[in-house]
Amino acid sequence: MADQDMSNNNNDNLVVSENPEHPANLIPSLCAKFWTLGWVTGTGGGCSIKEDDLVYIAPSGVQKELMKPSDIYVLKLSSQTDLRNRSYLRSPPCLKPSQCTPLFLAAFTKRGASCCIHTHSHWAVLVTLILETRGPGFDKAFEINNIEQIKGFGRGLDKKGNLGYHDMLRIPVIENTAHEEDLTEFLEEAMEKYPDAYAVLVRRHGVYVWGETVHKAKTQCESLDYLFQLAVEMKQLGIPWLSDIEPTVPVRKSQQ
Ligand SMILES: CSCCC(=O)C(=O)COP(=O)(O)O
Ligand SMILES: [Zn+2]
Repeated sequence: MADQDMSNNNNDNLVVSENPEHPANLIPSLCAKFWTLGWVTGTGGGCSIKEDDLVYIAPSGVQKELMKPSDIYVLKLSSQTDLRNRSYLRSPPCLKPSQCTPLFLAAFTKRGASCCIHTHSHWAVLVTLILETRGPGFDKAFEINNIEQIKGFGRGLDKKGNLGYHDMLRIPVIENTAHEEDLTEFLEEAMEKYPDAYAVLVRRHGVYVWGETVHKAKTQCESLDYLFQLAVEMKQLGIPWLSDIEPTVPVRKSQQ
């Protein structure tokens, strides 16, 4: 009971705020926008936000674009003794927490993220299918360079600034599993192997994208979806999306 507000033992106050930036308001409003992009249709995909020590999570199997603040779960990160057996400060009645919860928590605990977005975007799925045709050894990461939108990504955990035009953006790909939760160990492995990546693709499923702030998670997710679409359309046009263009003039830091 130490963590609970005694006036309401379900801590409903944690999801009531007039502030549109409050995570309990922001998760439904972001998901409503993501639905219009085809990122969270048919109940798939979602979004979670960490503010200080509190993590706000959507329910499982609901129409994500129709969620209300009162549908949101809240857990206190520092009170969890076992992240696989989580206890919630607030649980909405008759719902279950998102199956993506352990994956969102991995972004918060292993990457210091404050927001993690999971989409089932067609472009993300198509990129993993195109990579699959390249066969074992060549299908484990999406790589793209020399496209302006790459500048939308941070350089990585604890690194200052964003990628430059000539940098390579690398997004690891993990194989899908029958149950979303079982992806967690593979997502964590990919995070270790690609410490600077802000996203992990899941073959034939979608993508997880995170950021140090909600703004960064959202803009990185948008930049990535743009690049996935571009890569698929380049492939359709017979243009390789990896360019071996070398800078024709020396590149100064300020030009990148
Ligand atoms: C048709 S969605 C299947 C589950 C899934 O991949 C997903 O992202 C949604 O999980 P949730 O538990 O948040 O509904
Ligand atoms: Zn999913």
